Amino acid sequence: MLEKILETKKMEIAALELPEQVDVPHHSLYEALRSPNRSIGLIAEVKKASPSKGVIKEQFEPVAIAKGYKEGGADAISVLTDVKYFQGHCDYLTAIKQVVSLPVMRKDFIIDKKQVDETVRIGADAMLLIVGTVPILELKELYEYAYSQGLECLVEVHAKSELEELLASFSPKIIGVNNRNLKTFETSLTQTEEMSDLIPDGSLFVSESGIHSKQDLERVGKVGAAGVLVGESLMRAETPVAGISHLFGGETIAASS
Ligand SMILES: O=P(O)(O)OC[C@@H](O)[C@@H](O)c1c[nH]c2ccccc12
Repeated sequence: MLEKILETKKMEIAALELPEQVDVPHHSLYEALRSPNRSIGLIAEVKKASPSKGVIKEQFEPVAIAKGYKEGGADAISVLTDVKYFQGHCDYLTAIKQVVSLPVMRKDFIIDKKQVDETVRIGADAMLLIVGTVPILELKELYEYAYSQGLECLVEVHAKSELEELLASFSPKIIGVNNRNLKTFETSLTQTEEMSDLIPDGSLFVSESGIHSKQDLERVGKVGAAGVLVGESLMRAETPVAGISHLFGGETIAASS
């Protein structure tokens, strides 16, 4: 699956025309995760569909969902911008940035500098980089280029071997462990548990995918996760506010921003 997605990306990049720069206020993902509203930071994802689940939300209104996430006390928002496999769009991210004052991360398959430029122009605060999509030295270059342009990165790994390869090259400020096995699409929080010891003290640690309940939050929090990235379970809730409230088992917000 990943190979197929990357093939599509390469074609898209070849045809990519950079949009106009949008002017929006910026917010730091790193700082938001360092002082979360509740016991653990929440990056709430705006996600219509995925290759493994098909369409998750038929009536999909990205801006309304993001506003609901803010109202529910999310610390940051992730927006899928891949069109073909996740039914996302860069325009969704820009529209959200224009009205919701939270850090917003672009969730896509970023493998080329041109896409970093695009990410800056659409107004994102942060973007995802995935270990294994490009050689590690290229990933490091994309990371450094992004930070030089004022964009933060969440660097994602799927396996211990990838984390070791990453850390041998550089230590990102924010590291994400994806609990989803890319071959079987199954999620298991033992991924987060087994890799937590390897995360350097200076990096913020985010557990991604397959998180549905307060018990899940406690499990990953116990091994040092500063934040979680949650999509499907929030998208399937009656409303974004109800989804977040269920996820945190009714835990109230300590400080509102
Ligand atoms: O819907 P979930 O299981 O809560 O997962 C969210 C997020 O982690 C997932 O969408 C994701 C993690 N890494 C990715 C890379 C590309 C596309 C999507 C993803």
